[in-house]
Amino acid sequence: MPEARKHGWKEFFQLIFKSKLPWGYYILGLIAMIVSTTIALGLPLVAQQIMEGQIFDNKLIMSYVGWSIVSAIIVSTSAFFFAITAPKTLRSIQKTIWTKFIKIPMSVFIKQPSLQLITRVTSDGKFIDGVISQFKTVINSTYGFIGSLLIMYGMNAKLTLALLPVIPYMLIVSAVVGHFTQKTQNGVQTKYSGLNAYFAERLPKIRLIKAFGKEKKESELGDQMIQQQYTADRKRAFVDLYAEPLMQSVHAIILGIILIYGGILANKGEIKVSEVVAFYMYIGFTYSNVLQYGLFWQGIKAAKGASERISAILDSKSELVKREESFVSALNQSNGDIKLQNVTFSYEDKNVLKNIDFTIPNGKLTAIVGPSGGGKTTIFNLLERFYEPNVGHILLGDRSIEKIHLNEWRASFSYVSQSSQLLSGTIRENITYGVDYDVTDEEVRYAAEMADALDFIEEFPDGFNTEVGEFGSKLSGGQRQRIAIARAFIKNPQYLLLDEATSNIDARSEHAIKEALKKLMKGRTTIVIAHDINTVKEADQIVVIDAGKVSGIGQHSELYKKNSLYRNLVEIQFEKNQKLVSALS
Ligand SMILES: Nc1ncnc2c1ncn2[C@@H]1O[C@H](COP(=O)(O)OP(=O)(O)OP(=O)(O)O)[C@@H](O)[C@H]1O
Repeated sequence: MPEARKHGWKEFFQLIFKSKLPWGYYILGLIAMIVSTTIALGLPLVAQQIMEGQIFDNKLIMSYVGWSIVSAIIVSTSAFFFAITAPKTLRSIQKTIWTKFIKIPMSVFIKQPSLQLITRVTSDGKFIDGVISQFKTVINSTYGFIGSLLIMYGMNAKLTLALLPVIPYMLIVSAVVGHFTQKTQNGVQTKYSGLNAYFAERLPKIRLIKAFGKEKKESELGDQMIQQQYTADRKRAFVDLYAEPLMQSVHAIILGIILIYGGILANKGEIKVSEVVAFYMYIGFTYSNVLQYGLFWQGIKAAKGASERISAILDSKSELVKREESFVSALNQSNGDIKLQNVTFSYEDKNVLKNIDFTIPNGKLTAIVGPSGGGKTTIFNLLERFYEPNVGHILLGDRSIEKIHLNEWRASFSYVSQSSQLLSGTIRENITYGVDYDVTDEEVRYAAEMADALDFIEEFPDGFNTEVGEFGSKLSGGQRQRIAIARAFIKNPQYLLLDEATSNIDARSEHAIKEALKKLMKGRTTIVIAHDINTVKEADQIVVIDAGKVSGIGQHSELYKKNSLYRNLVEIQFEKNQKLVSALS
């Protein structure tokens, strides 16, 4: 993902315009707010007349009560519009970010930890929403404040001018409070995110912690992080503690000036007492909002940072799904073979594959073998087009696969491994995940039966409606793999990618899975990262990958004779696995 850049306001406004905010509601709310403030600006004048002895003037009192009620109704109307605006704004920003996330290529995605990406949608989205929401308060407060000053100036210029020096003091207090509030709030936010990330990583790995007896160590680490969060929270609370008297000092100064200087002017007959009271009402009505300006400014700065981070995501390239050719037409014009032609690939700056050249024959079984870290899974990643080669091409017939519709291409592949991913939801939802037609119950049942999953599914009281838990955690490794095989049966792909590692599975399950996979492989082009000597022996072609290069291609007997690395693998790795499985069964 591109780094968040410091471009000033451009990203902030771009994001607001891209996000299709509910401007209609926002403007209606703002108009209602301004109208109610206008009415409120008139009320101290009516109150003043009442204080001037017109206490029994029913018309005046009715007018005061009436306008107060009208103002309250308009305030509620404005609150209603804003109550709709705020969640709609957040929804719109979050949808914009999420829609983009889904389209970002893997190569860009893997550069940031997923927790940071989550923050983009959740907290960063909220920053923008918060500022848009505060913006209306600032417009309204500024209007109310200037309106009050003008009315007060009309009533008594001297007293108004005497109050003016308080304004810079108010703004300084506002800036100081805003600065420290935001600073400590950022501290709280950082510690909170750290704590969140710590728990999110550690809790799903509780098994590992217990297995290594690390409960005490982890408990201490967690305690330290909780302590840091407490310290940050305490600092934040102390800022409030000091901010309150500072804000009160503004009030005290204003009150002092109005009472003392207003009193002097009243004694001289230059102002009526009722006007002094009206002054106090005006200032009381606006000063507290003006004190929030500093906080608002800090909020804007935070939102600007958030919008720069969000824009870095929105500006990154999306995967181009539609390409020149459909998969079916490309397949029809080829013999179905996939050819890796001089493929070189690196993850960022780590060179992983170097000048890879081999063909995956249609309808045949190709086994990929080689030492750990050699690049076998990376070849799968390139075949599924999660990444593109830096040099060279992957071809279907004579067409570069980059020219083929991306989703159609991926739909023609199924990947099955022991760590096949399941999502929370029911078994049925997981089996049918990835097909975009209405699958019948019979089809789901048939797929489960072919995957040798029907028996265990039917043993669950809820059968196909059983919840699999987070990432399928309520199922065993073997059960998860069989669900993934059933999913592949439903998808009915042209090409099958298998990762055969079966380390955690008992011999009976392994046998069942092998049988299910055999059925799935029948008549399909299969590429398997092989860990079983039998698979390797049965393969039509074996590709030996060593440190990102093709070290040999052929069938078992010829490779065994010619390729020392392959011979070593067979003798050390495959046969050891075989003995282990036999011993366990
Ligand atoms: N997302 C990634 N970012 C950076 N480097 C990666 C990434 N994925 C894999 N690698 C590196 O690429 C190299 C090849 O990894 P790959 O997973 O393809 O190997 P492999 O042959 O499948 O290994 P194994 O048999 O252990 O699964 C490794 O050195 C690995 O560290």
